Amino acid sequence: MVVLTEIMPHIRLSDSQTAPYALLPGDPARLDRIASHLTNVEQLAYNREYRSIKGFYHGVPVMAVSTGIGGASAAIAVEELSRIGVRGMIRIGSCGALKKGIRLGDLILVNGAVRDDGASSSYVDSRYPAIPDTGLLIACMESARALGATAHVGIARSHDSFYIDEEEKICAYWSGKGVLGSDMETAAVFVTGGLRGVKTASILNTVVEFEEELTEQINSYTDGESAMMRGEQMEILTALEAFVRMDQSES
Ligand SMILES: O=P(O)(O)O[C@H]1O[C@H](CO)[C@@H](O)[C@H]1O
Ligand SMILES: O=c1cc[nH]c(=O)[nH]1
Repeated sequence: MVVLTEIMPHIRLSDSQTAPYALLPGDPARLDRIASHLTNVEQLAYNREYRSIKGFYHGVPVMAVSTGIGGASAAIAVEELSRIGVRGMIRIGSCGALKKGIRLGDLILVNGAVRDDGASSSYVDSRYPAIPDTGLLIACMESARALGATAHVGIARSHDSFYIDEEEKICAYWSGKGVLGSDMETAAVFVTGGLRGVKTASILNTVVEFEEELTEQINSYTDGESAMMRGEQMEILTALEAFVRMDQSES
């Protein structure tokens, strides 16, 4: 008997292609850098913003699926991946810092997100918290420490646009409340993951510093490009090592 498995409409994957863990970058191009850390890499699908690969990291099967820009497409990815059996998902994204002293390439391990996006609001009342799975966050913290990454643990703000008239004022407001950085997908990933029983975490690589003094900016930008690339490598490795820890703790 031939068993037909359902292909998800956006990610174009079925449960025959799945893995228990998935990295969720926004940018499809980031998959090539992820692939260099995996063995037996298979290209799976590429539909719209959703590009996917599968491979192994220290024997643990892992997928990477890009989610594009914004909470709406990230929520679709979490939904469809959970339907094909993915149990742990870590967003590996880029962010702008909202706190002085967070440098290019520093990581933010997000322990909660301000829900300034539309996607998470369409799911559930805004009093529902956008938080990661505690165990997976701890695994990310332990992995970052073991790798020697510069990592800050704290709150991110997820938004829907860079280009609104009040952008600067809004960033200053949330900076004043102790928020560390801004991205566009973390809140949607946390809320949909929480509602669907998926363990999620989010690791953000700083690509824009916050209101640094000019001399500090000049010093950091001389080495800016390579610092950001190192940050991206570090977030990928931190997430992969966290999945190994999750796999060990569950077996
Ligand atoms: O680098 P990624 O993961 O795409 O993340 C950030 O970059 C994009 C904006 O430039 C948004 O998706 C934002 O969240
Ligand atoms: O400043 C930034 C950089 C990346 N992503 C954001 O959401 N903001």
